[in-house]
Amino acid sequence: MISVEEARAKLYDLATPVGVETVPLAQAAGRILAQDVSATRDQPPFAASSMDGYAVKRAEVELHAMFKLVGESAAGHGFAGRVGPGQAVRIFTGAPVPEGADFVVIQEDVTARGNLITITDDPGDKDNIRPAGGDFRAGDTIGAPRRLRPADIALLAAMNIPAVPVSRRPQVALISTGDELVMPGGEPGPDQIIASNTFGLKALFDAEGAQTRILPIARDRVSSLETALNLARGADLVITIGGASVGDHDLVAQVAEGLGMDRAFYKVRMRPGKPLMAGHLAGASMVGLPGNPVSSMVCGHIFILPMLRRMMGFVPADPQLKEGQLAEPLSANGPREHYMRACIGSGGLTAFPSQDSSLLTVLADADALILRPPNDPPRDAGDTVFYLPL
Ligand SMILES: Nc1nc2c(c(=O)[nH]1)N[C@H]1C(S)=C(S)[C@@H](COP(=O)(O)OP(=O)(O)OC[C@H]3O[C@@H](n4cnc5c(N)ncnc54)[C@H](O)[C@@H]3O)O[C@H]1N2
Ligand code: MOO
Repeated sequence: MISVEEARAKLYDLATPVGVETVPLAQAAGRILAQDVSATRDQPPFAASSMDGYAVKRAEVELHAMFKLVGESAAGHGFAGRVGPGQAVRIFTGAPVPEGADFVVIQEDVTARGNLITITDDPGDKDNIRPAGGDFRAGDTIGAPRRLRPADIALLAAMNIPAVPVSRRPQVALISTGDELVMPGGEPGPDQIIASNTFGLKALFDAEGAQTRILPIARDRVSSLETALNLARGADLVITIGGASVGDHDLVAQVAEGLGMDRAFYKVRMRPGKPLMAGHLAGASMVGLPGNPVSSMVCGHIFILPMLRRMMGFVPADPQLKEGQLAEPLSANGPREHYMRACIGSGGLTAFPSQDSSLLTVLADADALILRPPNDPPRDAGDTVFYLPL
């Protein structure tokens, strides 16, 4: 058995970068920027008014000063002339500040009569002008890799970048294995249960940026598993669920090896998730996850999401652990790294009393996994621990 860290290093070796594709800006939200992109213009491209008012010379601004209106500058339609001494140009928010002016008096501080304006309230010192290039300049860069948030999309649009180089979405094929499984909506026989892991894992991987296909359930027969693994061809990452342990019907390793899988490791010193297996199969990475529902989801967080991040260009890609205080004591940990389902309250972290790896209700209630190192001694309330927010 290897440690979690060793397993993750081996999985990173299997995680081949997926390459780059260009997508229209409107489809780039949530994708991973794959190459640095640079602004092709300044924003704003000219000194712009930040308020509705009158553009004048700052040196002439004082209470009761009068100006003659000589024109108008609106957003999209600037004033072509120059503001001379004693002159003002009517100006609106976002409009170019005309040449000769370096101050905008807001209209609330002005009384206008015909083509004359008088400053009737103290306009203060603020010039109400946004300098050219005050937001960004041509050549300013957004660095890759970066998950594009809505604000990034707006910035890319303002930079006049209509198509964006992003990492291709890793193609993941998910295969549930077991005679006991029926798809949600199916009609389970008396000894059967519903295949839940594939659906939870698809949601987890797709939210990270993958494109996940759920393949038909493979039965506990060599031919059925071979068929499923053949259907997975073309995927970047093939993931099987269940059939990874030591039981007579746990056939995944045997069948995958028969199809030429080159195994990188089997079994990790962790709980849940011990019977994890990984290797290369027909040009793809393959990971065999344990069947217990919580085990497969925890392995998804601890191993598969980091792999996907690596495939999309993120280094480092490890799970981002946080530090927190225990609200309640914990007994000593055994020899395996333990990822305990827990909830975060105002008093700190509380582990759920049952940590059985079949309990999806507990996982659904949890918003953290407390990480216990191997052989961690008993812990008191108030002790600091590492945890992964869920
Ligand atoms: N003698 C031993 N028995 C077991 C060991 C061991 O070391 N020695 N390890 C245990 C651990 S830890 C785990 S985890 C499980 C993992 O076993 P498998 O990966 O072979 O998984 P299965 O036996 O196929 O299934 C386990 C459990 O999960 C249910 N399952 C499977 N797939 C799904 C799915 N897609 N959706 C919902 N539920 C699923 C399955 O029905 C079983 O109840 O082995 C222990 N045993
Ligand atoms: O490792 Mo198993 O995943 O403990 O339930």
